[in-house]
Amino acid sequence: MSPRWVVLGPPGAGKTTVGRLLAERVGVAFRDTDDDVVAAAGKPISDIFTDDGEAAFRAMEEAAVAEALESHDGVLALGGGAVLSATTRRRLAGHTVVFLGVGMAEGVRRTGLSSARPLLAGVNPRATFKALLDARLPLYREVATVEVATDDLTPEQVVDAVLAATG
Ligand SMILES: Nc1ncnc2c1ncn2[C@@H]1O[C@H](COP(=O)(O)OP(=O)(O)O)[C@@H](O)[C@H]1O
Ligand SMILES: O=C(O)C1=C[C@@H](OP(=O)(O)O)[C@@H](O)[C@H](O)C1
Ligand SMILES: [Mg+2]
Repeated sequence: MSPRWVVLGPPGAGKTTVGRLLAERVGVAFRDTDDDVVAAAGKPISDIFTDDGEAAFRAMEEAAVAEALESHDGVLALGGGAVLSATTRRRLAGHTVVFLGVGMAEGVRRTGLSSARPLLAGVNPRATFKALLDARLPLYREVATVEVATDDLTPEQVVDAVLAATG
């Protein structure tokens, strides 16, 4: 068993929103590894970061991705930092991997209203987002089989683009 689409990209790219819509559109199950980590830890991501640290979160995330890649056959959305793990990047080989891109301005706008992302909760979310994009763009592109820029698209249009490219 293997996901039909794995969706990744930076925070605010719409992995969760578009992944869920795509799954609804084609009638398959949706799964988000952030939810799996929260369920396994029994607490929200912000509490995992505060209580246990980012490294502990990354270890749980790596395990959640590995498990989902083996057991889920619908749409699988990853957390934005999942690709930081070289082991995860290796495990993504051979899968249909959709990279949803978003620029800094739109990414900050989309994530700005939520306090649920501890990495972006600092005093300068624009600088943090820029640093995050600089560090991760090569990693997203290393594993992606399809890339969709989402800045000027509605979630429905992103689903259309994903289906046109992979369907
Ligand atoms: N294409 C889009 N256009 C406008 N808003 C979007 C789009 N995709 C997602 N959003 C909004 O951005 C926020 C973050 O989306 P989310 O799916 O949680 O992103 P991710 O899982 O990639 O971090 C949500 O409020 C969502 O409604
Ligand atoms: O980019 C990141 O490092 C993170 C992104 C979040 O997921 P989303 O990308 O779905 O917001 C979540 O996994 C955690 O807050 C860390
Ligand atoms: Mg998400």
